[in-house]
Amino acid sequence: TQTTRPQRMLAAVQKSATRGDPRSVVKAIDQFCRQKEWAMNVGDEKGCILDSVVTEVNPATVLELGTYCAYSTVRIASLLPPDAKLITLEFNPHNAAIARQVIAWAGLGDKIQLVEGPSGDWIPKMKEKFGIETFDLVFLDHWKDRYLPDTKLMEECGLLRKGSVLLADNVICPGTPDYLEYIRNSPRYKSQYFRSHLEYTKVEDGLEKSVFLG
Ligand SMILES: O=C(NC/C=C/[C@H]1O[C@@H](Sc2ccncc2)[C@H](O)[C@@H]1O)c1cc([N+](=O)[O-])cc(O)c1O
Ligand SMILES: [Mg+2]
Repeated sequence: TQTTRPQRMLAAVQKSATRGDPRSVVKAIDQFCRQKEWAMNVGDEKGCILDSVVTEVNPATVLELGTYCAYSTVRIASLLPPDAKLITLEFNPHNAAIARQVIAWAGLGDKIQLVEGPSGDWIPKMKEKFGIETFDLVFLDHWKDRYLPDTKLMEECGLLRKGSVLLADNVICPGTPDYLEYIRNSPRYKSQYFRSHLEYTKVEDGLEKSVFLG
């Protein structure tokens, strides 16, 4: 029977990456996507920008919207301080099942909590279910038409504090025009665009970093 791309990506990790070595997992996925099959991971070029923002923020609490195969989940978690917690939301059970195995291979199971279901349902439950007060960093990489509604929902649920950082992937390609318009014109955010390329291609894309001003 035919395998799926996430299954083939996991096989590449299990073949080429060292158990317990998160950066080798990241490298194995990038190699697979460059040499074998394109996939919608944030990738190595935008990944370096992601690394620099994670290092600068040095977050104790991280929310990732859109796990897919956990490439960015592992990339972020590999840079977190010891007691930090990363919660990642994934809608598709098949992707979630693959992501759990990638996270396990990287040895990051105690830093990462993968939650299955739509972000819109889970964001209002973050405090009661996971004891989270506010997020220091949010990485948006799920359905592009959910960036804006979920950002407004996080504001309404009091999950952002003065200084919380939102980092959004794909603001150019595939594009998130309504999110960009809102966040760049809102007096409640200070935004900065990091120009880059769509993963594994020469097409322009970029990350938008926005600091919540309270
Ligand atoms: O479509 C893209 N990403 C959507 C990602 C979606 C991922 O998140 C959930 S959706 C969800 C919904 C609600 N809550 C949690 C997760 C899906 O099951 C998938 O695993 C995308 C597309 C391109 N591209 O070039 O076409 C490039 C990229 O970098 C991209 O991120
Ligand atoms: Mg993306």
